Amino acid sequence: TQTTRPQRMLAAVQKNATRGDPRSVVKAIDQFCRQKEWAMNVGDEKGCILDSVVTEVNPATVLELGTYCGYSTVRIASLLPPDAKLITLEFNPHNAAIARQVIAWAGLGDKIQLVEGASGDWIPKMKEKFGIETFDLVFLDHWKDRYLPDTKLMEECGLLRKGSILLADNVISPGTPDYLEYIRNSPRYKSQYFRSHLEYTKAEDGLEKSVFLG
Ligand SMILES: O=C(NC/C=C/[C@H]1O[C@@H](n2ccc(=O)cc2)[C@H](O)[C@@H]1O)c1cc([N+](=O)[O-])cc(O)c1O
Ligand SMILES: [Mg+2]
Repeated sequence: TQTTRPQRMLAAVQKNATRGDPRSVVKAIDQFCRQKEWAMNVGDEKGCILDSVVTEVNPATVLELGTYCGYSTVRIASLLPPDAKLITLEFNPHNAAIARQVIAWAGLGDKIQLVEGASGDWIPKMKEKFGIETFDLVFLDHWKDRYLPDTKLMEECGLLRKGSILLADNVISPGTPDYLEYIRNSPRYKSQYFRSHLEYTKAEDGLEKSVFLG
């Protein structure tokens, strides 16, 4: 029977990456997406920008919205300090099942908590369920029309502190116009656009990095 693209991506990881070596998992997925099938991972070019932000912030707590197959989850977690925690939200059970196996192959299971469900349902539960006070870094890469409502929800739930960083993928392609308009005009954020390309293509895209000012 027909396999799915996430299943074929996982197969490529299990074939070409070394167990316990997160960077080889990242490389195997990028190779699969360049040589075999495009997929909506943040990718190698924007991934380098993501790496530099993660390294600079050196976060103890990270929230990722939109796990998909776990590419950016593994990429971020591979750079975290020893006791740091990454919580990643995935709505689609099939994607979650694939991501769990990608994360396991990378050997990062103890740093990553994958939670299945909708961001709107889980964001208000972060404190009670996971003992999270605030997030040092949030990576937004889920449904583009959820970036703005979820950012407002994180503010309302007190999950952002002075200095928390929001890093948003796809602000140009596919685009998140309402989020960009809000975050760039809000006195509560200082934003910076990192111009790049849509993963594995020549189209423009970029990451918007925003510091919450409290
Ligand atoms: O549409 C895009 N991303 C949507 C991602 C959605 C992912 O987030 C999950 N989720 C998790 C929690 C939720 O609450 C909701 C969804 C969904 O189950 C899915 O796994 C996209 C599209 C392009 N593109 O070129 O077309 C490029 C990109 O880089 C993209 O990120
Ligand atoms: Mg994306």
